Amino acid sequence: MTESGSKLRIFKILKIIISSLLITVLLLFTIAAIRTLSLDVNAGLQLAHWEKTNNKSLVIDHHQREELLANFKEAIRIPTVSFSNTEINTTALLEFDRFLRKAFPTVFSSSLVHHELVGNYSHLFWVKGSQPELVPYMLLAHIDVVPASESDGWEAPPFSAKEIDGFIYGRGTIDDKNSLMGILQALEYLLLKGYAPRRGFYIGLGHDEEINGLNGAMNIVRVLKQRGVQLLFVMDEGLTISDGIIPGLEGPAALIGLSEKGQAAVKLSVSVAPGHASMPPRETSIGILATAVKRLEDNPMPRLFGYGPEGDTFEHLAHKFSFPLKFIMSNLWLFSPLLSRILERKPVSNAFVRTTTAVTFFNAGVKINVIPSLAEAYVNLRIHSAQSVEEVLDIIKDTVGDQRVKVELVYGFDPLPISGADEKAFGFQIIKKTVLDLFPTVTVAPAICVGNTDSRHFIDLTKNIYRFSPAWFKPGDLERFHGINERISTKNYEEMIVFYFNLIQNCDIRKLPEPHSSVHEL
Ligand SMILES: CCCCCCCC/C=C\CCCCCCCC(=O)N[C@@H](Cc1ccc(O)cc1)C(=O)O
Ligand SMILES: [Zn+2]
Ligand SMILES: [Zn+2]
Repeated sequence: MTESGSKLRIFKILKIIISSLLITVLLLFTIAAIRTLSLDVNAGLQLAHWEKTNNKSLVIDHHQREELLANFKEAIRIPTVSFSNTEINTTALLEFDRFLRKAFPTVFSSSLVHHELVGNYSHLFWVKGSQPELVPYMLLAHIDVVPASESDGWEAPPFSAKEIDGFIYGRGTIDDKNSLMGILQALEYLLLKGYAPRRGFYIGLGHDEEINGLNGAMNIVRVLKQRGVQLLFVMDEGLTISDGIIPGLEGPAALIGLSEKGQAAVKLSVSVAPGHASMPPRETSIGILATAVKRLEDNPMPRLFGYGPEGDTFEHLAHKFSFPLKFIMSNLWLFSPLLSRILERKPVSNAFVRTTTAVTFFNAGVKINVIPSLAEAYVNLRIHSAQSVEEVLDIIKDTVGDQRVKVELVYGFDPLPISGADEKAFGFQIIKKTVLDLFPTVTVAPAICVGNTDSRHFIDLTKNIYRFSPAWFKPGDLERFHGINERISTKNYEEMIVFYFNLIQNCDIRKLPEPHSSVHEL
């Protein structure tokens, strides 16, 4: 073949390759565009087709408003702090017990309600249903709060429940006395209105959630197991209604946690011979450990976006983003790697992308002129749904890559199972309907809860655990969670009561309506 003939041949091959590439790209974008326009994750059950069970309605009058706010403020003023794994405020927990009995006299005296103390300070209520064949469900909340100190910069003392511009300030106003008081206040009003549920339900109030729930939630589970109880679903604290928190999302979104990340506490330690600071070795225990910690911070865990429930979250929210995010989120099959890189830029969304690594303790040194023999650090890992404690531990050992650094697992548990969110998932659909009835402009989406809750102890009692409370989180509110100036608006607290009031009645339906695949209503 002549030189010009072979050039022509190469040119023809290149032309075929380029046009095939162009056709492939065009095809991919056509598929992506069709999916953007047609993705309908909100197809489901029509609100209008639900069996009507919410016969009682709650319109809060002036007197009730005064009373419910006074109750809530009194709850906030009782400092039920869990200080550490071994230090809880038992005096405050006993006071809280007395307070509940005074604030909710009908709940504590109704023949429909059986109440008992569990683990000395936790509360278990059983509200009897008129139709015992209907499987019961359970609402959870916790009594304890994390410590708070006014000197950190609170606008009002953290246990004052002071009202400023329509907000009640105080530790527990969003974590988690709002849910606790909201549930009991709703039940008090329902019972006062003569309501008797068809479907029985439990209410569990743990007293030590902030220190892992070992004596509260775990004992409640033990009691229920002994009684052979199985639950239709469990609803606990967790995700909320986010408004203006997810960048680019138009309007508020109620995220319902279908699962929660796993957790591990890992201890890193370095031991060397102690010595005189005037003749230091080239590397000290502190230096070796600091390098290990730096390696962990410089090498985040792998991106796993799309391998857990977080992919579904963005598919559900896609239609509320504008172009190009709408296009990207509707086509995670193509754009997951790109979206991961966008999300990982901010701590709040990075938590959805991977297992996170937080160094929370670093201890070493005894005296200014002594080379310390021991340096230790603790790392708190929040494990993505697609990983396990074991896998994460192996990655840590590889990343540290230094035999002198001892890596030990202090405690750990794998990510929690993923509850259903389809049209047959009773708990999910009940929560969704209750949200949409009360807040019609909200988009409801399944999600993963990045923190842990008492509900994780309930996995042997049900496959369906949802982490959600109808608290509204606006920009700046995430920082209030375990932070300073924790607060809730009086309006939102009232909405929470109405939400639980309606949810309890919605649970009385015998079964969910038949799905109607092309309807957008629910
Ligand atoms: C794409 C961006 C979406 C942004 C939306 C984010 C909304 C986030 C809303 C709420 C935050 C989630 C908080 C979940 C509840 C966590 C409760 C909690 O703090 N639990 C403790 C439990 C614990 C664990 C270990 C211990 O030794 C003690 C307590 C926790 O640390 O997880
Ligand atoms: Zn909490
Ligand atoms: Zn908390």
